[in-house]
Amino acid sequence: MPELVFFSGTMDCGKSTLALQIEHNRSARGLQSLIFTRDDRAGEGKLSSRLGLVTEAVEAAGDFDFHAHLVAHLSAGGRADYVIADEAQFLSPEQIDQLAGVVDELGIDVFAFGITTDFRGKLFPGSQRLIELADRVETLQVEALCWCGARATHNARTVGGRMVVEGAQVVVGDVGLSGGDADEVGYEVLCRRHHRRRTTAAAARAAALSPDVLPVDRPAPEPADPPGRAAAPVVGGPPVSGPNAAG
Ligand SMILES: Nc1ncnc2c1ncn2[C@@H]1O[C@H](COP(=O)(O)OP(=O)(O)O)[C@@H](O)[C@H]1O
Ligand SMILES: Cc1cn([C@H]2C[C@H](O)[C@@H](COP(=O)(O)O)O2)c(=O)[nH]c1=O
Repeated sequence: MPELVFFSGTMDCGKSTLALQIEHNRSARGLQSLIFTRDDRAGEGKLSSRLGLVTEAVEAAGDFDFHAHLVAHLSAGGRADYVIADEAQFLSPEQIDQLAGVVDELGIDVFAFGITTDFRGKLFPGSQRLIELADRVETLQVEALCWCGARATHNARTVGGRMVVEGAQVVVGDVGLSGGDADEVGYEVLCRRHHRRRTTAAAARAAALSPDVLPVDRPAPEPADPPGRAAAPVVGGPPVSGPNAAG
């Protein structure tokens, strides 16, 4: 049975890399794809991975109709064994419905890749529709990590290095920017705790260096603490010792 599959995760967790790997493995066995993307960082009509791989793709703008495109392609004698749609969070709910129609009416597998939530932790409309319609939602196995070592589950936006919670939902950008420029928009993946507290790596570092502020993450003392044993401060800025370190 053909399927609509939504591969989701935070920014920088390997979604585009997986899309390229799926494409590579299937084309090696003679299967033919149609590849779509929208607003990739590498530019129009590109599907790019931070590992350096990039492939040509059809740019699916706001008025693009996936179902009509596939019907026209097949009617003209073209072949499509499966469809890849990257940056699927940017698609409209109507376009996700069209992708479901490609699966159900044309019998073609559709693999969509995207982040679920925006910088405020709110669902993108396209991702919401994918969660509603997909046969399967797959969370990527390579975890992106918060600076504290916990699994990153949220995407933070920074402007001039500071986390913001106001602004347009769509601003194309990347993780790992310096934040030196006051207007520079960047992104950072965080665990929920640090997203809620707006504690980016830079904020944690600044808090750890400042003698004037209390640690923002000091846990409540455990009742079983022996007298005289202070709770360990956990704000030390990145990096920390391991993936299970408390944040
Ligand atoms: N220099 C590197 N060496 C090894 N792996 C890297 C390197 N740079 C990026 N990666 C891997 O690529 C992943 C990002 O892949 P990408 O497909 O661009 O992510 P996404 O599409 O989810 O934003 C990172 O999580 C990391 O695992
Ligand atoms: C959180 C968030 C992200 N974006 C943009 C930033 C990037 O251009 C893409 C995500 O790409 P990736 O391959 O998954 O890294 O989405 C945005 O526009 N708005 C947001 O809130």
